[in-house]
Amino acid sequence: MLILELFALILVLFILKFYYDYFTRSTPYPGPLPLPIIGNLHQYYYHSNDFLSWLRHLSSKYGDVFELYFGTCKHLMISDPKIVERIMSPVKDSNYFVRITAKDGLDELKKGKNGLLFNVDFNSWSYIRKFFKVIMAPNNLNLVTVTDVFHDLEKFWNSLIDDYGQFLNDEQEKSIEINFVPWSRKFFAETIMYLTASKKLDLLSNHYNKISKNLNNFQNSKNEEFFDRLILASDCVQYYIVVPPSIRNFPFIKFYTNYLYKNLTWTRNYACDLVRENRKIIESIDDKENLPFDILTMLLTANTPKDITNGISNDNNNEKPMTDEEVADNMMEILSEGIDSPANTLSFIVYYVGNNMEIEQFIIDEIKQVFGLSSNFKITYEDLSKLEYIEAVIKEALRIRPVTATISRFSENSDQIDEYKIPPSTQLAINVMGLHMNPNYWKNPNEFNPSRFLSNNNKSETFNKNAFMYFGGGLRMCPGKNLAMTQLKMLIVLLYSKYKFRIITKEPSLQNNVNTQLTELKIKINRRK
Ligand code: HEM
Repeated sequence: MLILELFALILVLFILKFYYDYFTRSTPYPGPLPLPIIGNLHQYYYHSNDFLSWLRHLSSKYGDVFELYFGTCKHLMISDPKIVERIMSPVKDSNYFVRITAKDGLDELKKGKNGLLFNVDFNSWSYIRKFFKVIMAPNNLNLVTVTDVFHDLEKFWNSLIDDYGQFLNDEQEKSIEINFVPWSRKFFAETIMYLTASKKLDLLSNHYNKISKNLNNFQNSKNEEFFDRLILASDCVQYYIVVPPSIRNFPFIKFYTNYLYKNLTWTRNYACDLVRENRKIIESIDDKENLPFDILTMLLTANTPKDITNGISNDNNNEKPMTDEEVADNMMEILSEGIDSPANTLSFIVYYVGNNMEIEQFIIDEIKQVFGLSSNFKITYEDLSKLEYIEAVIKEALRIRPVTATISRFSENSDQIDEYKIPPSTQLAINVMGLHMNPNYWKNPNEFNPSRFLSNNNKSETFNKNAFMYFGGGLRMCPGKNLAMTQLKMLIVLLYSKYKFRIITKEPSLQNNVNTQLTELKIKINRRK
């Protein structure tokens, strides 16, 4: 009994202390009242676990700057372009360089000084960014890879149409129903793996064998498993960031923690095997001119006599080559970032364009105007730069369905931005959804209207660039932007010049509703004459 009373007393004191700290906090901003330990997360569940609509609701209730507690961690949610401009200012000594400081979790996963996404160390981060600069330069991107992978896709789709397609009503061409999402993911996985490690994975042919019931040829390969596990590996990092060690290691929860951690170790081992394989290939080639020009070879040869990076230097004066584990972690990050964001964006483009015949016709007209009537054209960079309407379609898809609902930054020191005071050591989250869907910055924000991005068009609008965060901004803006835009433009041209799409899915379903990751998009495809 006494123990119970003692426990109740400690609980009451804990709650009193929590609310005392809360009500006497410096620089308070509006926001929903948090509960001890779980913060505002319970309200997310009341909002049917729909993060995007929850954010929209909170923005309209509390305005452009409000507080939200994810567990015990307070986030300042920002959707005022003035503040966004300061946070995203691309200066070297930016107060907002760090994205997230979940030190314990990131250190445990050895992420805090590795890769880009969660790197908190400016020097090692800027060293890795230099590799991206080289590999993403337009003349270093291999457009042939994208067309080659597309030709595989075309082969499998045509074979599905020929073997399993049906004539509909009075149509002259057979059509077939597919779920576009896995095709899109496998397409980008195959392309990014080729650009990263000059390696073919046969993910498209495997998927074809699986759905065409050609099960003799279907093998659940290790490559396939790697890409499935890669999604879980990203979830593991997010989990270590959000969930404090005391909860992660709590008896029952520890099972789940171990499950995620083991998965991360599996993907790391797969990536390390690939790294060792490539190290051997590099050792066997004497002349560095004959080495493959891909990201993995660059990472492996930097600071060695076979350097193909033209001497990318590390500002730490640490001229050592990277270890296998470092190279593997960098590679895993590129692979996971290079798949889901472009794959989801493409799926949303197909969805929105498929629901608006006028937009589809504008796309077809632009393809004909730039490439002519033949369907066997070669795509060049110069052609891609002429695709103004298609570029506007991609931008509009990313405005209405950004790949991330929030973008994180951490303020090292305090700051004053007009009337807003930003306290030191504060976790900030740019509310991308709040910016992209705000009627103060966009005309009819719920409408999918690519024309708003066209210059010299009576429907175009002048928009505040800080209200449009499609690839983020500032120092940490997405380094894959050029690759992603190039791939997406090429794919839109290739897909719409060869196929017609009819959308079956009424409203695309989203995974977890935390980000805009699609799970299913059913469509009917048939060849375009
Ligand atoms: C449609 C495609 C893509 C979209 C919309 C997208 C969007 C974004 C966004 C919003 C960020 C956060 C930027 C910030 O914090 O300011 C980001 C970061 C990042 N993206 Fe992308 N991305 C795409 C494709 C890619 C690709 C293809 C790659 C790699 C090949 C890539 C690699 C990365 C990396 C490494 C970061 C972290 C950068 C850093 O912290 O310095 N992304 N991306």
